[in-house]
Amino acid sequence: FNQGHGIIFANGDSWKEMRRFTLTTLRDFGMGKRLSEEKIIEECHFLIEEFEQHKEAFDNSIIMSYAASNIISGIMFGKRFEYKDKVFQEMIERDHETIYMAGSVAILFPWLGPYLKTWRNMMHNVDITKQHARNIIAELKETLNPYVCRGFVDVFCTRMKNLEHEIQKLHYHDENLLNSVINLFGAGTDTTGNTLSWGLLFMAKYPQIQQVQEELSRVVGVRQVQTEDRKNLPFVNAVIHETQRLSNILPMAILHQTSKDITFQGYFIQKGTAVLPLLTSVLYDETEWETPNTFNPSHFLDEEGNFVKRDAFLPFSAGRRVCLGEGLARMELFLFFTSLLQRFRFTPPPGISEDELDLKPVVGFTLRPTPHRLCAVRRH
Ligand code: HEM
Repeated sequence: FNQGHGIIFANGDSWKEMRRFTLTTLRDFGMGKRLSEEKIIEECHFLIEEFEQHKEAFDNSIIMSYAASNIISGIMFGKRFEYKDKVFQEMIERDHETIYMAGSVAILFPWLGPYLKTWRNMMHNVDITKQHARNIIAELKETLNPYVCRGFVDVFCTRMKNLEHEIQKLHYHDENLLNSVINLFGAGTDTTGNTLSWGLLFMAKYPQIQQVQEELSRVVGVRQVQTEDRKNLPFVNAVIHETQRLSNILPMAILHQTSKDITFQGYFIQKGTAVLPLLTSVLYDETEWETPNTFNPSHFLDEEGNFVKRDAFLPFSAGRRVCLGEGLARMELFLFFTSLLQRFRFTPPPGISEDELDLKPVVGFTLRPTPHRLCAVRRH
């Protein structure tokens, strides 16, 4: 894919350095804190404006990805894109397509890969995405100002310029920058966007769960929801967790490789063996969840209606490779979801019943909802 550069497909010292650098930089730019909260709230306004323009049923999935993408773009490039921007639209659609193709047989059995059309198409897509990212990075490099730091790319470029130790020069180079940017853009867009789209689909399918709105009206009213409201919104919180559990967006997490011979639960696994952590096995575990195959927010509520954490809730995976954007993603899911539900009720298009809304996913590298349309009906 990218010869081990960047974060997702990197290993060893380079991965360690890039992961550490990315986490520190994301935190400096407010991941999980006030700064990203402000960015997300600003984006909520654009999202609501966009939803309001649709007087009839529409497919919200690509719009949700635009919103999610603008958050990670803001952190990386210091700017958001207009939803009408053709280049931005193409970037997201290409990303969608690449992630879909990445789940196909050609990728899961890579030795067949080069002979298959899907593989060639995907690599073609990756090349165009790289070129777009190169253009954005080049523009940022040209306008780099040591006194104004716009985002991740500026921090990386400044570090590249100022490196003194040979050992660091090994890691801070253009290929690592390019691939980290592509990884963050891809990881930060599709996952969050699709989860939000699943959330709205569940709302339309199970109108009784729009009890979310009753809780929002009672606790928050019409003012802007803030992250700190979450602790007073146990039902909303449970619905978001249940959405993540049931939508099972990354069923196989990301392909890894054992770095040494190991015996795990009595099985010997040789160094270099490909390992796929099957998140489905824990998110749908019959011994952990009362009704593993149905949407049931009570999985995250006690008898008094308080929110309860569950150990088997692992949509971000676990361990050293756990999702690096978890804090940001959780904040986005909460603020986008609540801001939309404060203003809109989601229903199937006229003539279609709730039962007819299809929950079968489109299977790619991620599980996304089958293309569908919903009405966003203004509540006030
Ligand atoms: C609902 C949203 C999200 C979900 C469900 C999710 C889930 C995951 C999962 C399951 C992994 C693989 C962990 C493993 O390999 O075992 C992962 C990795 C990763 N995620 Fe996320 N993610 C989300 C949002 C984000 C966001 C917003 C970002 C951007 C900051 C992000 C950045 C990454 C990166 C860079 C990795 C690779 C980490 C590494 O290999 O060290 N993710 N994510």
